[in-house]
Amino acid sequence: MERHYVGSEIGQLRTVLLHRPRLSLQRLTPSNCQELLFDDVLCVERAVEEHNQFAQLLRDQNINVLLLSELLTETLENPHARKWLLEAQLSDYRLGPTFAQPLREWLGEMPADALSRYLTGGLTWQEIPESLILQRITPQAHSPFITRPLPNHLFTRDTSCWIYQGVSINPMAKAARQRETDNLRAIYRWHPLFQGNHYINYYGDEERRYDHATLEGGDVLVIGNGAVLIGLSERTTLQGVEFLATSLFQHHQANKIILVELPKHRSCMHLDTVMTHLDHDTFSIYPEVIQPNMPCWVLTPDGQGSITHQSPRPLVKILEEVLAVTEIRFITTGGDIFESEREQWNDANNVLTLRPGVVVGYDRNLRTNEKYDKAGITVLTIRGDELGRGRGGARCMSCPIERDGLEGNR
Ligand SMILES: NC(=[NH2+])NCCC[C@H](N)C(=O)O
Repeated sequence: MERHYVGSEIGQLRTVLLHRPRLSLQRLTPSNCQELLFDDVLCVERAVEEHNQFAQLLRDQNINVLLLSELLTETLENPHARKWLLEAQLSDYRLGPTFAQPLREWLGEMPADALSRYLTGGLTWQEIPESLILQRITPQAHSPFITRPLPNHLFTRDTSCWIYQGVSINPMAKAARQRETDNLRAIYRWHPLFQGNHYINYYGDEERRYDHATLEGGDVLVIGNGAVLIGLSERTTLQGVEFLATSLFQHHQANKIILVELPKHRSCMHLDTVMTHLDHDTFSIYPEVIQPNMPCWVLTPDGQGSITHQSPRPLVKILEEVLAVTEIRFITTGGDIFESEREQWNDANNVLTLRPGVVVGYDRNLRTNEKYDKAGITVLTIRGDELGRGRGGARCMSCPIERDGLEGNR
């Protein structure tokens, strides 16, 4: 049976979920990219090449790489999954019953790989038969899309995140990303890889409106030793964290949630854009946003199935305690104030740790990579000139599903 467990941020990475987008990126244009949370349009061929290079680097390090489109295609072979997902993504409420029903029937007949492509890449009016268009009561379409593309599936870190022995399937904050969660729910509910009771579903897999209780994996750092560091960001709210924390405590998977308050800005939309864990005692931080002494709240179990909190203490003290190290090293973004702002924007701090002291990052972040190198951290570089336009680096483009704990235990 598969072992799904993420014991830390830095232990040996064993299995990771990536998404190599194509159709969704082909559909990004100057007029829709901002709304779809990209800062520019991309050269798609090069983006795909960069992504292949990233996946290959991980495979060369003996890491098992799963691809979201493949899992989704396999999931859609199951008729229950197919029916559920079509209803979730193309509901009567979204499209109106007179059009939605025949559209779902038409899509329902499609081979799984073609359907998977539309469910991630979006569906346009031009792609459906004329006879279906005629079934619409109002024929005037204001957008080329029936369903918009989901280019941010690229950032698999955010939509679901594994914490110790379970997963949170996250209610996303931005409308442009909310349908990603449906695809992930279908995968976790029906794909053979995730069948059985070997992991916990902490949060986010219910048929409800999560309203303000949103949470995204880029804000969640699995520190190890029962601690989780969570950013209260533009995307992750205290409401969302309360639910996740309660579930983690009730399942005895964590005993400390450390909260880092972040400015609500796009440049630091998630905690992992300004802080990542590189080695047992080493973190990368963007000092404009993260200071070692910033006061942080800690949530703990109250002993009766709920949560309580301790008064704020300096981040560095809490980390030293939970990691049981005498001194934490913080490596700040490299260069002068201009260079470091530019490198942070290009995800210099958003590296993916493969094992203690070995990380993957974009080659363009020269100053920061130099500092990592001097500090004894090995940076395996990838090109990200195109991928980076989506505002995410190696950490956000990966969702670890199997990773050792701090002691190397699995
Ligand atoms: N974990 C992360 N830092 N993810 C980056 C996500 C970027 C994506 N374009 C968004 O705005 O949602």
